[in-house]
Order: sequence, then structure tokens, then C-alpha cells
Amino acid sequence: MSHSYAIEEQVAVAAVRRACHLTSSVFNRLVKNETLTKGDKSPVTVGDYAAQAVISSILHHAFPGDPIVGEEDASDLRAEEGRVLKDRIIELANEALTAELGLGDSTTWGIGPGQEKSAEELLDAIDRGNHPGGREGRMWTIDPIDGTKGFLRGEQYAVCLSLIVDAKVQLGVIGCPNLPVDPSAPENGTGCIFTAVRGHGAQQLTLNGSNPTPLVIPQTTPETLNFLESVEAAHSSHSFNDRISSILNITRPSTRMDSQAKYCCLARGEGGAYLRMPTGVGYREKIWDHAPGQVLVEEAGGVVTDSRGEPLDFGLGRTLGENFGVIAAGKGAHSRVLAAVQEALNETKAKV
Ligand SMILES: Nc1ncnc2c1ncn2[C@@H]1O[C@H](COP(=O)(O)OS(=O)(=O)O)[C@@H](OP(=O)(O)O)[C@H]1O
Ligand SMILES: [Mg+2]
Ligand SMILES: [Mg+2]
Ligand SMILES: [Mg+2]
Repeated sequence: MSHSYAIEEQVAVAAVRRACHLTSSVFNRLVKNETLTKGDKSPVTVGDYAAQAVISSILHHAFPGDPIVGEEDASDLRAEEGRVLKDRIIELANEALTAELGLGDSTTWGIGPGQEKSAEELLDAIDRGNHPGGREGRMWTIDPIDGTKGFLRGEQYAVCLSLIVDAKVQLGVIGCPNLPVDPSAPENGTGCIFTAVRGHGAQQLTLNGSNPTPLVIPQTTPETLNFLESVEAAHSSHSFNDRISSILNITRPSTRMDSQAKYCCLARGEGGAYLRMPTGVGYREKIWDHAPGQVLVEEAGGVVTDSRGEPLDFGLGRTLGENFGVIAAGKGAHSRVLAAVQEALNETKAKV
């Protein structure tokens, strides 16, 4: 790790590891009243809040001046009705911050087992994720549980962290506790961390931070390519993906998977293309849902654009602005998918 973000990468991997430890251990103990429905009708669990508290606390210790754009905020927990939930979140966050995780633990940078924190300190840590984003300076993005619906189903979800500098993603770290380490031998166990630093490649580690394996997206043909797509039809258009599959003579059915685990699978050669077209409800994509995935796929040799072929703009604030969808794929596949997407969009326009 001899690049200029070596310390950031070490801290980010350690923070994601601690958060993954928390989310996988809370899953089996989750009870009914530990999930809330947010204003936009999406779920949030004690795991999401506690994982954001853990990551934000570790970042604050190592880089106190860095702003954070985090998905969750603590306002529902500060209200009297949120007290039971809050107590549980504080307990979980402190468990994760003080746990002995072995390999990779270190007393430097505050990433090793630390001291317990007060409720106020942890709520403040969650709320430090309120930065509005923007075009200038350093900022971190945290999605403490991406794919909360997948997490609740016991399927794929991801703990996602990125460092953006002057609107460019420089570092991405994604933890996937339920993803098989070796896709060709899923029975050999799950739990991976993916990490990428701009200009320095992408790699997969085990959940304990060992066995770094470089990632390079292989070439694909219509027979070996298929789409990775969201599970929820409301999050991206399944029918549009089917149309593109038929234009490109793709014969393998799409793989549905929650979270940025889709970007991780793409980066290690599973699938071949991630296509996420808007469903037309005016939803704006959030930067924390794409920033680490973008640098990971680009560093594995792939390309990430919107449906116009433009790069995603991480300098617009907490969202990516007007939603033109996302196309991520290896280099050759990306140009074929982009051409097919534009053909399909033109057909639709011609019909109106
Ligand atoms: N309407 C709409 N359109 C597009 N995207 C939306 C929408 N609503 C929510 N979200 C965001 O989708 C994130 C999960 O995306 P996924 O690809 O994992 O979806 S799915 O779980 O596979 O269905 C999910 O991330 P998490 O909240 O972290 O789970 C949301 O940020
Ligand atoms: Mg959410
Ligand atoms: Mg998300
Ligand atoms: Mg989330």
C-alpha cells in the first residue's frame, strides 16, 4: 500500500470490518420492533444506525476534519419514542467498537479495539453524516447497510464507504458479509471486503482483511454476459433490462441481487454488466449508493456511465442529480450495452 491514500485505505478497511462484524452478529438477534420505516417508506434497522455510528466514530478519530455524507441521521432516535431503539443501537455500536477482531487490529489511527462511547457521542457520530456534499474538498460517503431489504431477507447487502476528493472518488471499500468468497465454491464460506484506490487497482480481501486478490474484469461474449440488476422492481426497470438483453442476444437470465454487491460481482467477473434504469418516479440516486462501486469497477478495468455515456457526477451534493440511470461493465461490454440502451431509448422516443 505505497500510495498517497494508504492510511485512508487502512482506516476504511478497518471501519468496514468492524461494521460488518456488527451487522452479521445483529442479524440473528434482530427482533420485530428493531426496524423503522423512514419517510420515503424504506426500512432502516438498528444495524444501519449502529454501523453508521461505528464507521463515523472511527473516521472522526483518524481524520477529524473530514466531512461525511452518510445515509442515516439520528433525529428519530433523539425523540422519546426512539429511546428503546436508541439504547439498543448504543449497545451494538459499543460492542463493535470494543471487539477484539484479531488480524488488522491496531492501536494507531483508532482502528483497534477502542473505549466505549456515550449515547450522546454516538448519536453525534451518526449526525456527522449530514454534510451536503459538493464539488470541492475531501468528503467520505457512508452507506452503513446498502440493500437493507436484502439484509432483512438474509440475502445480499453491503457496508459501503468511499472517499471523494474534489468530486472524484479516490477510494472505495465495500464489505459483503453474505457474499461467497469463491463464487465457484459457495459452500466454502461467505464474507468479502472489496477495496480500490484510484490508479492503484482493485482487490478482494477476506472479511478478516487477509488474502488480497487483484480483480480484473474478463472479456465477455453475448453467451457469457448477463445483467446484474436490483431485486426491487421499484429501484430499477426490469423490463428495460429484458429489452436490452434481447437487442444484444443475451441468453442468460439477469441475476437479481441487492446492494453494491452487484458492483463487487461485476468487478470479479460475475455477470458482466450492471444496468440500473430509472422507473420514472423522479427518484434521484444517492452518491453513497454508487461512489465506492464506481471506483471499484473502474479500477478492475471497467467503465461506469449514465445512459448518455456521461460519467456519474459526484460533485452535485448528496444526490447524482437528474436520473439518467447507471451502466457499469467491462470495457468492451460497456460500449455494446450503451449502444443498445441508446437504441432502445430512441425507439421509445419515436413511439411517443
Ligand atoms: N425508487 C428508487 N429508485 C432507485 N433506488 C432507490 C429507490 N428507493 C430507494 N432506492 C435506493 O436503492 C438502494 C438499494 O438499491 P439496490 O440495487 O440494492 O435495490 S434492491 O435492494 O436490489 O432492490 C437503497 O439503498 P439502501 O437504502 O441503502 O438499502 C436506496 O438508496
Ligand atoms: Mg436505506
Ligand atoms: Mg444504499
Ligand atoms: Mg443503506
